[in-house]
Amino acid sequence: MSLYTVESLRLAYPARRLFAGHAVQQVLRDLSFTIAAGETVGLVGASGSGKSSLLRCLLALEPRAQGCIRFQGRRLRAGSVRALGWYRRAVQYVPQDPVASLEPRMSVAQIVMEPLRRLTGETAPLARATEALESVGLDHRYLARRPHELSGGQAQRVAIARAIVLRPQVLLADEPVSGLDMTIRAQVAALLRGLCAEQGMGLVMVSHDLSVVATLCRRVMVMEAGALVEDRPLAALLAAPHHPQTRRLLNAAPPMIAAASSQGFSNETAEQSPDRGAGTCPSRAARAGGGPAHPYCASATAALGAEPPVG
Ligand SMILES: Nc1ncnc2c1ncn2[C@@H]1O[C@H](COP(=O)(O)OP(=O)(O)OP(=O)(O)O)[C@@H](O)[C@H]1O
Repeated sequence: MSLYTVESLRLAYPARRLFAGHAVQQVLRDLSFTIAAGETVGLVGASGSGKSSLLRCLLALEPRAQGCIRFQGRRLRAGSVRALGWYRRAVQYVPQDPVASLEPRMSVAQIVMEPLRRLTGETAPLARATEALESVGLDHRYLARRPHELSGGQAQRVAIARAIVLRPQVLLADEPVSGLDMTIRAQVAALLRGLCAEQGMGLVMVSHDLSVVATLCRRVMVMEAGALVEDRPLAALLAAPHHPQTRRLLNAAPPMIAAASSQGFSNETAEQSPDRGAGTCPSRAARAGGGPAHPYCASATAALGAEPPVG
C-alpha cells in the first residue's frame, strides 16, 4: 500500500489584489500522486510555484485544501493536535527557519524531549533526546544550551533531532539546508541521507534548488504555477528532462548534482527507472568515456569525498 495517496488536491487563497472582490488565487491545481514507504522525494520549482503550500497540505495544516489526501489509507484532514496525534507520531517536520522554530526559553534537551512528552508516554525522554542529538552530531555539552547559543547549522541539527526523536516514518522538510554555509550544508545533507538509508525513513523535501534535491532524493516532482509538470526518478530526469521548467532548473543547478551523480543515486535509479529507454544518463556516459562526472556541473565531483564527518 502507498504511504500517501493524493487525489485531485486543490488549494485556493483569497486574492489579495485591490478591488479583487471575491476572487481567489488558485495555488494548487488538481494534484494527484502517490508516495511509497521509504521514498525520498524532492519538490522543486520556482518561487511561488506552490511547494510549501503542498507541504502544508501534506502536514494537514491547510483547512482550505480540497480533494483527498490519505496516509496509509487513512484520510487526512486539518484538525486539532489531539485528533492528529496518530499522524504526528508517524510524520515529522523540519521547517525552513530552524532558529525561529526553536522555543527561545527552552534548552536544547527540553526542545528535543517535547514531542516525546506531547505525543508518547515515553518514560525516559532525556535518554531518547540525548540519543537523537548524538545521531545529529551534538553531544551532551549541547543539552543545556538555549537556541541563541547555537550556530545556524547547530540549530538546524537540533530541529532535525526534534523531528527524528519519534523515529518517524516520513520526514517532511522545507528547504532543510538552505541558509547554511556549504560545509554545514554538506554535513546536514549527509545526516539526512544516512537517516533515510539506515532507518528506512522516507523524505519529502521542498527546495527551489534541484542540485540540493539531487543529493538527497531519488524521485523529483517539479511544480510550476501550482501544477505538477514532471514527476520522475532523479536519474531519468537528469538524463532527459521533459518539461521546460525542469530544464530551466537544471541549467541553474550548481555543483551538488555532480556530487549526487558520483554517489550513484542517478545511476541506480536510471537502471531501475521505467524511463531508462528515454536516454542515456549523461553522467554515466561521460564517466564511461573518462570525462567529467556530469555535463551540468563537471567541476565539483570531489564534493562528496571531501565531506567532513558530522560533528
Ligand atoms: N497564507 C497565504 N495567503 C495567501 N496567499 C498565499 C499564502 N501562502 C502562500 N500564498 C501564495 O501562494 C503561492 C504559492 O506559495 P508557496 O509558498 O506555496 O510557494 P513556494 O513554491 O513554496 O515558494 P518559495 O520557493 O518562494 O517558498 C504564492 O503566490 C504565494 O503568494
